[in-house]
Amino acid sequence: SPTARSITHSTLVTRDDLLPEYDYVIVGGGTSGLTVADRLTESGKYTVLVLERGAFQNSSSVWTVAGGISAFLDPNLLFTFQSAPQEGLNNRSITVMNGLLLGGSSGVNAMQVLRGQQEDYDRWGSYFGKKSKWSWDGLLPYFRKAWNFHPPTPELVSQFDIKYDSRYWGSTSNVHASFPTFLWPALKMEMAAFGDIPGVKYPSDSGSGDAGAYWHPTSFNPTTVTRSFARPGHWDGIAAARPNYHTLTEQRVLKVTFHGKRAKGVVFVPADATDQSQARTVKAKKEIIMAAGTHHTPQILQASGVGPKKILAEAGVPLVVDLPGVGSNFQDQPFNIVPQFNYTSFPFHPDTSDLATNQTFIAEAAAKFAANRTGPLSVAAANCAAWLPLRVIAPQAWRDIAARYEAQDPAAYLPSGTDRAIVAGYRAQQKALARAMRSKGSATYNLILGGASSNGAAVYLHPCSRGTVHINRADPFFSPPEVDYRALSNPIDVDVLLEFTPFTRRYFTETRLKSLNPVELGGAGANATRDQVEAWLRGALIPSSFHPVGTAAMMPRHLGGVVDEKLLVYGVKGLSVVDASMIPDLPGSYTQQTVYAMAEKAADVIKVRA
Ligand SMILES: Cc1cc2nc3c(=O)[nH]c(=O)nc-3n(C[C@H](O)[C@H](O)[C@H](O)COP(=O)(O)OP(=O)(O)OC[C@H]3O[C@@H](n4cnc5c(N)ncnc54)[C@H](O)[C@@H]3O)c2cc1C
Repeated sequence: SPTARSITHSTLVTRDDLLPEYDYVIVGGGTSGLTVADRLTESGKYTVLVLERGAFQNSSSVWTVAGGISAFLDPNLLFTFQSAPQEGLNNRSITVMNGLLLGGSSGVNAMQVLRGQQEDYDRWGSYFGKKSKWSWDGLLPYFRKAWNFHPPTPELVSQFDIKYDSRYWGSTSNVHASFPTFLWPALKMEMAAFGDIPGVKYPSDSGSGDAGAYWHPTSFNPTTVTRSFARPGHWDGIAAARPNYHTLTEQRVLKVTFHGKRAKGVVFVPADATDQSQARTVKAKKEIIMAAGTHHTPQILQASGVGPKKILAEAGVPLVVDLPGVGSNFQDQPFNIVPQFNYTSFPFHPDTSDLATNQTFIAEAAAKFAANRTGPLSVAAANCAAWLPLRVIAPQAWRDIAARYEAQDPAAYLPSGTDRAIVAGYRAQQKALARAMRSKGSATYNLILGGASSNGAAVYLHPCSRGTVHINRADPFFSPPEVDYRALSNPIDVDVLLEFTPFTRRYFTETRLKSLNPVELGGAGANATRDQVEAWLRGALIPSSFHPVGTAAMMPRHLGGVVDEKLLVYGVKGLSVVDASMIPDLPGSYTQQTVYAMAEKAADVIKVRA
């Protein structure tokens, strides 16, 4: 069984085994942290310590592929806390969540492997100018390095008209992107129905960097059909074979220490500590690498004196460098934003409901999986979806929305008193994102297809609102960070989202899907006014689909950035960021594939200056 894999715990050091100093100390053993640690230790030239707050976890909920959410349902694997009340959402608070285990969020995510559009990656580089290597061309080799692609079976390819092109993928990584051996029959028609809508394209591969409707792999190992994540991909067996690689789990990093402006070490306590009595320091000769994720990297930086002067003063944290961008520019992708559509004539069998209630089907699926790890239990959350440009989903409104967004005063909807550099950075994003709104190559609307008789899960890919993540000023070290999505604070988000409902209705009721007699449920109702839809959105929208980015953005310092193109934190020496917090604005996709690729590139960038 996958849970009985022989994994040696000897690679986990104890507090007593620690060296006083390593070349690199990596804060956070998650998706990016373990990727970078693997690459930095492979030559044997450098010593590396990974400090991870979560534990080494090996329960079946980590490994299970079927359904895609068994890890997400296991509270032992998650760190959760409440966001600030959201003014734009009737003052609701939202549960903030990320992976808390060796392997980080890659160990709990829904395993959907998706790449953004070429324009996303080019946009990030554009903040530095035309020559930046943070671009689609600059990242494509790292997408290949990061992922080992296993194509769908020829049977599924012909049965479902799946398009794929292995040239966008690699074959060497221990992180796997695989297709299940079974797909729900209704998906074929649902995919084809997008062809009934003018402007929707079918790209040659999910990794081609185009907008459109496509099939995509999921992150599991095709041999064992168990979750593939950063720990089996970049740690199991690897750390054991490298004496220069130490990993210490269940330790919480509180802060980075400095000699002058040079980052020298990190202070950490056991994960369950509630005060600093057991605090220890470990030093880094070359660099401290932040990989604690979008919510915690800014918390640790601010608690270390790297952040907005005013907040640090209020928290009583001595200032090392005034860097207003730390914790600003926070973004995530909202969901629960369209009504549901239930088909009342549904000729497809089996469908997902069989896996929930049909005991014969459940027993057959279990037997098939036990026999050769095939069948419905090799399906994670989803394997096809549409990623559509604003101009496709809102053919009447997109020009006007983009023009109004571009004309906005950039400071108007940021928190009052926002630093000028951050306003300037938002202005740069606003121009670039207005271009994306007009582009055929940039997706803003995502509809996930389930192959079930009930459908309607959409994600808003490029919200215009910007939130914040700050230390708790009364308790910077031990309280969770204060996460404020500021959802719907920019009214353009409401304008865009108001287009999502009619488009979703159009997809279900005006394409070939009409023959399935879909009935609209939830939402504000089929005859609702725009005001009623907006009121429904404010009551229903969840501002996170677990794709947080942006709180230590890779942007020029005069644009509110926190790290430069070499991922070094401005104003100090020996401190870098490699996790999703460095992504300047959201890609038109979910984030794990991009995080792995950026971490691969980050490792090369760090090695160059070693
Ligand atoms: C529930 C869920 C579902 C998702 N589904 C998908 C999906 O289907 N497809 C997709 O593309 N993306 C998905 N994502 C997003 C994707 O997994 C993340 O973008 C990515 O894993 C982030 O990687 P990271 O390295 O930035 O952070 P993480 O992988 O979260 O790593 C951060 C690590 O730092 C540790 N840490 C935090 N604070 C401290 C501290 N003080 N001291 C020491 N260690 C610390 C954490 O425990 C964690 O292990 C999902 C995420 C979640 C949470």
